[in-house]
Amino acid sequence: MNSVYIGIGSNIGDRESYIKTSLKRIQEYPGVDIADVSSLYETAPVGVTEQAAFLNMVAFLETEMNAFQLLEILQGIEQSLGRERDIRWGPRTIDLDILLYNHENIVAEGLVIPHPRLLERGFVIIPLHELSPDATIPTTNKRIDSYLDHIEDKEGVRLWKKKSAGDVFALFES
Ligand SMILES: Nc1ncnc2c1ncn2[C@@H]1O[C@H](COP(=O)(O)OP(=O)(O)OP(=O)(O)O)[C@@H](O)[C@H]1O
Ligand SMILES: Nc1nc2c(c(=O)[nH]1)N=C(CO)CN2
Repeated sequence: MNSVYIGIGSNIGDRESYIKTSLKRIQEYPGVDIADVSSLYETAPVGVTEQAAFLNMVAFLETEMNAFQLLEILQGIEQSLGRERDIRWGPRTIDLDILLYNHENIVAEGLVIPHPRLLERGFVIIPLHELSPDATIPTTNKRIDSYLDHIEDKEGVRLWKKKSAGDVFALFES
């Protein structure tokens, strides 16, 4: 079984509903289990700053899929939720990125893991640290908490909905 962290983001329409639906679609796949999720955070846009605020979270998956199969599934779910790829770093109904896959380094056409911009993004590091403070980054062998002090967009990341006890989807019930 493989341990995977994915980053989820949305800044168009009913952001929470897009995120919930994407998690449901992931869970529906045989061979993929959502084992845990972070809280939801509202985050100021990074990169292209003239766009609406995002909701971001991180989910921990256990899966039999290899990283390429998983990417294909995630891209299919992005498309099914109306994701259009026109502006890099621009607005999107749903963005699903593979952050970490086991402790592997993968550099291939169309897939780089750890995600290349993971370490500089507060909207990723903060929820990832909440979910797994002991995680280490394979490329540097450093713990995730050592990156917390160095992120520039920290002020732009605020708790939106705290993770609740109970199952993954309990977060969306309140
Ligand atoms: N770890 C990864 N997870 C998801 N996609 C990846 C990864 N590594 C490379 N990619 C590739 O990145 C391409 C662009 O992805 P996407 O459109 O989501 O980029 P973006 O969200 O605009 O920017 P960013 O990559 O900075 O988050 C995808 O087609 C995919 O093949
Ligand atoms: N706050 C925030 N900013 C972003 C995000 C995101 O998910 N959250 N995703 C981007 C493209 O990957 C670009 N900028």
